[in-house]
Amino acid sequence: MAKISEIEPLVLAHTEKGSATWASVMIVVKVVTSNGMVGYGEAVPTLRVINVYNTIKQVSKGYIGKEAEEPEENYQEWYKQDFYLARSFESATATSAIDQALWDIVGKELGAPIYKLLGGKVRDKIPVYANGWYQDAITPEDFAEKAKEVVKRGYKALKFDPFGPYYNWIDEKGLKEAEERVKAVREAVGNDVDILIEHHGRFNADSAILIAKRLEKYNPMFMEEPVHHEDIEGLRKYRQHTSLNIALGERLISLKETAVYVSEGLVNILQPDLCNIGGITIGRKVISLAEAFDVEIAFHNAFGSIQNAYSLQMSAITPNLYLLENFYDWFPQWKRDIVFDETKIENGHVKVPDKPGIGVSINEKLIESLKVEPKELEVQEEPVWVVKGTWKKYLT
Ligand SMILES: O=C(O)[C@H](O)[C@@H](O)[C@H](O)[C@H](O)CO
Ligand SMILES: [Mg+2]
Repeated sequence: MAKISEIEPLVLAHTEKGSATWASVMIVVKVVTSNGMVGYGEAVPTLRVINVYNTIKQVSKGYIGKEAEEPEENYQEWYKQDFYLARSFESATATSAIDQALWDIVGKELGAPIYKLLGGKVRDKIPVYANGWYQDAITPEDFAEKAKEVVKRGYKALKFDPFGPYYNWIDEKGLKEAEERVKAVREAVGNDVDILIEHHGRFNADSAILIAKRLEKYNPMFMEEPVHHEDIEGLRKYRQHTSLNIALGERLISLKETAVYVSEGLVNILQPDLCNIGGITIGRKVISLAEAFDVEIAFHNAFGSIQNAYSLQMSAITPNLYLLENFYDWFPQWKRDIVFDETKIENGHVKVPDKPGIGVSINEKLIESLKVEPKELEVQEEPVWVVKGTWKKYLT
């Protein structure tokens, strides 16, 4: 048995940015045990870099001195202590990152990748879909041209947000612009590629329903976060008036919260994020919850290469996997180098990495060299979650 002796939050940044503001930094958690084992996890930055950094320090107080090989017991104990864990994004992501690092340590101790600890893989290669590919795309032609490149690389599915600056309400002009972009992509990729429509949880139900009716002829595989995250009534209304698949889950931070959407039939493709949902400990339960209700899984995987490595481990054990989200081909190089570029995408798939624990080796030297003091991210008119440049036209 090894005790958790140290937990260090690390904020990493580089001049080469990601495709969205909030993906321009990575928050990594390093856990060290009394017998010198080291594990890594990743937390979600968004606009809360300082808060998350500080919360990791607070949550650490509940983990230091505990057995590293008991992530389940530690999670349960921390859940009790934190009191607001299921209400605090910061706590949820801090706890998730620490939990991941513990599973990494257990795997390293036993000499097995996480997928082996959880019953073994059900596939050797993880099919992925592309996101982040449409930087600076504004016109339908821009989208079509970039979509063709994605398909050429071997992807069988791609996701994008065609709604520009529209927020809450969408008018005829907005519907027309979105339709033209989606039509252009459908024509560019043909009928054998899945088109996934991202709404970024920003419409009221009536507008989202109008969008669904307008876009359904292009046969999108799913409509992601069509209404605001907390608008469950709106989602019910959307469900009643549309017949397209709903994808959501990136902002869910507990098992029981997830159960509400799954058991009510409000989601077809569940997108848990292993960096907020409660790490591997809760992630594995969410997979089973979804499986019981015939809901597919497509882990949300929009931040860094450590998140990506855990998402690959968990996708390997998920019988009900649709596809794993992937930004890897559009990552800045430094993010790829953190895992020695070991999770390359070939023909729309990633081979399941099988080193002990997280599955990949971590470039500790690079992590040290990218370390910065946590600081606030600038708030700009272009929302923090967009793929950069897609709002340009509307800003000038
Ligand atoms: O599903 C997703 O991946 C998320 O909604 C976001 O993380 C954004 O798409 C991303 O930030 C854009 O760059
Ligand atoms: Mg999303």
